[in-house]
Amino acid sequence: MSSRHDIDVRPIRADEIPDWIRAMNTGFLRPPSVSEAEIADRSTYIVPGRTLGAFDGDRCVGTFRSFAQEVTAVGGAAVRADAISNVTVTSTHRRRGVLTRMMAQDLAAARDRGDTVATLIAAEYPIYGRYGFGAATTAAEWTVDVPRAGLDPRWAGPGDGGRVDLVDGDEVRKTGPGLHERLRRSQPGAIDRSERWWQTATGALLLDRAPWTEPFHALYRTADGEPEGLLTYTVDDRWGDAKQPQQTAKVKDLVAVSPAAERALWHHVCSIDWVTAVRTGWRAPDDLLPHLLPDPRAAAITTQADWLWIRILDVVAALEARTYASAGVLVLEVTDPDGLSRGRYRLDASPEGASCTPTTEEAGLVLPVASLGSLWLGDESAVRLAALGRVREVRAGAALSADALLRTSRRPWCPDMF
Ligand SMILES: CC(=O)SCCNC(=O)CCNC(=O)[C@H](O)C(C)(C)COP(=O)(O)OP(=O)(O)OC[C@H]1O[C@@H](n2cnc3c(N)ncnc32)[C@H](O)[C@@H]1OP(=O)(O)O
Repeated sequence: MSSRHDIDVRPIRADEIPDWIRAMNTGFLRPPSVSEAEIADRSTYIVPGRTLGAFDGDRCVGTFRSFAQEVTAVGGAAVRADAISNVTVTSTHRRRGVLTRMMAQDLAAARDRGDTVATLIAAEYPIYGRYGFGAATTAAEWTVDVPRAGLDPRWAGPGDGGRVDLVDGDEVRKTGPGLHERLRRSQPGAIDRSERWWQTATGALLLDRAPWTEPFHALYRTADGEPEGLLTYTVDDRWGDAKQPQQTAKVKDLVAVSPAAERALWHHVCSIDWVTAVRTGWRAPDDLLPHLLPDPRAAAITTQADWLWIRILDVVAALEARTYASAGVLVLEVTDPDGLSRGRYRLDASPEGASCTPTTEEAGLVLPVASLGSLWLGDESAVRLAALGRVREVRAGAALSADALLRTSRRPWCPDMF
């Protein structure tokens, strides 16, 4: 058996991309074979300097990739993030510290580059807390029992002068990116989407690992013709034994920049003849959908789990990037196993702006950087984390004061997987 010291962790060379993909497929328990099409596709977007491989001799046994991303802070600022993906260690080389070495290299480089946070979506909950990541957003999925929802069967489109039209992939590639940009600028937790995202979502780029089924795209326009929402869904083909339709519509994406668009598009997908169930796809946990139905209990939660994880790399930049609805002072002692963000910081915040500076004042709260990651987008509560032992209150009432400053009225949401 090779020891951990025989394993070389380093950025891959361009000619190592096929071996690296093979190792990644192996780690994700997919057929390991690599097609020319996959090599060509991945070569267009993986950044060799930020794509790490772990090598045992010539064999790639670990994969790790990061790329530049923007994540929206509370208040709408786009924050520089180090997005991490494609993390695997081949089963023959597990638990020898290979992931720990790849993560340490990448986070140190991100900190040196000046990234404010690192982000990822965790395959399993227990993996990333040890590296300073905290679960920062939740994804929820509902299944709507359409006949029970109580919607008017005579619904013939939005009654607000706007309209819903089915459009093709060309139109989606024209209109979708602008709509998504508007959404993500106002949605804490949202991330930027690449042009490739829109190509794969519309079949303009076909990947041999993901068989293509053309979905339906419904576009909402206001009475003035302004696009404000786009819904993409597929429908299965199921009939009951008594010849009754039992089709399920599965929402793949819903981008709405106004409540009117959100209302109209949910109403549209819940009012398609033959469709008796709607699966919403991963939505914000406080999505309006259940309460747009006359009977909200017709929408049952089928998935609810942590989604975007945040690792704060620069406490000052992260806390100054977001806005605050009230005024207050918070002194935080941040502990960090990797030392990247360790320190004591004073946050002076108000609706007019915020400043955060290193300080020697006594801290009100002591917390690991992972807990700060969970609090940063406004979703988690310091009072709850104190009860769980993940935040320590030095000054009585400090957790409550932190909640008054940090929490938000709508919950953060990351619509995308990466
Ligand atoms: C952002 C993404 O890409 S998510 C995808 C993550 N990848 C996967 O889930 C694919 C299948 N799993 C794997 O490839 C590997 O098991 C990995 C990448 C999760 C872990 O790689 P390893 O090299 O085994 O991790 P490493 O040896 O560095 O472990 C470090 C510590 O984390 C712990 N750990 C690692 N993985 C897990 C896990 N899945 N569950 C619980 N603890 C874990 C180890 O026990 C170890 O703990 P210790 O420091 O107390 O001894």
